[in-house]
Amino acid sequence: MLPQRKNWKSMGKGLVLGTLLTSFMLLLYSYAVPPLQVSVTEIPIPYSCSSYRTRARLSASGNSTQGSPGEKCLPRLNIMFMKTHKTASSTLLNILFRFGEKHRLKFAFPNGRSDFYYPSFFDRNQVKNYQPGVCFNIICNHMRFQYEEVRKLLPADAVFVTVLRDPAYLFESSFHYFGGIIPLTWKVLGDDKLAEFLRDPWHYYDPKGYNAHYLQNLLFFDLGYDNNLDPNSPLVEQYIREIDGRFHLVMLLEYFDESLVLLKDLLCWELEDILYFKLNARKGSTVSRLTDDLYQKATAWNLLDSKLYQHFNTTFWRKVEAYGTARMARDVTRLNEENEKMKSICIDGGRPVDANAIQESAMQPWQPLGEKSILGYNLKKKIHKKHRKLCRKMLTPEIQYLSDLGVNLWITKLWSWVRVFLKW
Ligand SMILES: Nc1ncnc2c1ncn2[C@@H]1O[C@H](COP(=O)(O)OS(=O)(=O)O)[C@@H](OP(=O)(O)O)[C@H]1O
Repeated sequence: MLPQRKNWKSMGKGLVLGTLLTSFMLLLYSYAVPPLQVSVTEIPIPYSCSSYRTRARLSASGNSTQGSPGEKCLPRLNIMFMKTHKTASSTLLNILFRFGEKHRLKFAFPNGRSDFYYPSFFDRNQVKNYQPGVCFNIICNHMRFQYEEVRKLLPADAVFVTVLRDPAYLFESSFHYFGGIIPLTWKVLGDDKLAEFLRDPWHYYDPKGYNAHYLQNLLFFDLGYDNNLDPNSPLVEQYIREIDGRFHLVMLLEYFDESLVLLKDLLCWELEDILYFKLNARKGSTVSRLTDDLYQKATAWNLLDSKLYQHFNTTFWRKVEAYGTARMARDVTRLNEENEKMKSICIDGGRPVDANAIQESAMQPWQPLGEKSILGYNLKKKIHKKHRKLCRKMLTPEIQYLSDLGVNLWITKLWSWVRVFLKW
């Protein structure tokens, strides 16, 4: 090769590497530094920017909104969805995105990435185009909850909802999904890292470790509390009561369909609004089986979350009772039937597939670091015109859907590019 061509080639390589390095440093910087705090004078809670007014009939305890039988209610359009981790929250997000689009609602989105600078606390200045007094209808991206900040962003009649999961299974899911970004787990040895960690968690765990919150009481952490609190502290009960007072509905992954029926009732939605396909599921081979012993250990290790879950399991079934057990069973069956219909209309092969078998990049779900364990879908080749759009939306993963909604995701995209480059 001519020496001049060689020079050009190595200069090119240097340029690419330099750009990569600079971008990577920028990325690290943006993750490390909290966003600029714009000092704003205190503002009143904004008015609703809904296209039409909703009736404020929601009681603080979040009981059914449907009023007396036969009475027609109007859909609630102002919603705070606290997106907890590994709780089927991406499936719920897809439902909210579709509802927001249908009613042309205004989402409070993050800027540059898909979350609100998690694990930092939420601050309303993190919202794209936030100005004091500007109205938003829905906020639903991952955040560490900070009630006062969210409260100042949404109209007074906003409905607050979230979702929980049995903490033992949530821990198993989080341990797998976030393992690559939790250095504390890298030194866990053996074929069954989860079992080894649970054998003696304090041997591996350090509350000050980077991303340690993914390893213990993640729900408590996401909801804005100290996940390392002493489980016997009276504060635990106080915080649980606080959550109960703030959220109108706390859904449970284990009773997902029942949760959606309650959500539909609370928000006065249509059945079509809660249709869904399960998103962000893992392939079976990567799910660690929780024996009775491991289940007990994982529950004890996540005792704050276990107390939280127990409390909201009780309130959940009270809500189901108030809704009517037979009515609930009927509605869940209908929802199942409609979901099955949509499956046969939209999904190629009728089931999720391994990431390698997904044909369209627009359908590729985000994967954990160093793994391709999250399943996705292929759209059917031939879908009737009247279903085509809905099918695509129902199957679109979170990141791509955010892009479709116009969210600027440069940090997320840069990160994904670095991962492709490093084959990570
Ligand atoms: N509809 C429905 N019913 C039951 N379970 C469901 C549903 N949708 C998603 N999932 C399970 O939820 C887990 C993913 O949760 P998230 O979407 O919240 O994850 S993330 O935090 O946004 O990454 C993930 O759990 P694991 O597979 O155990 O990791 C999904 O399988």
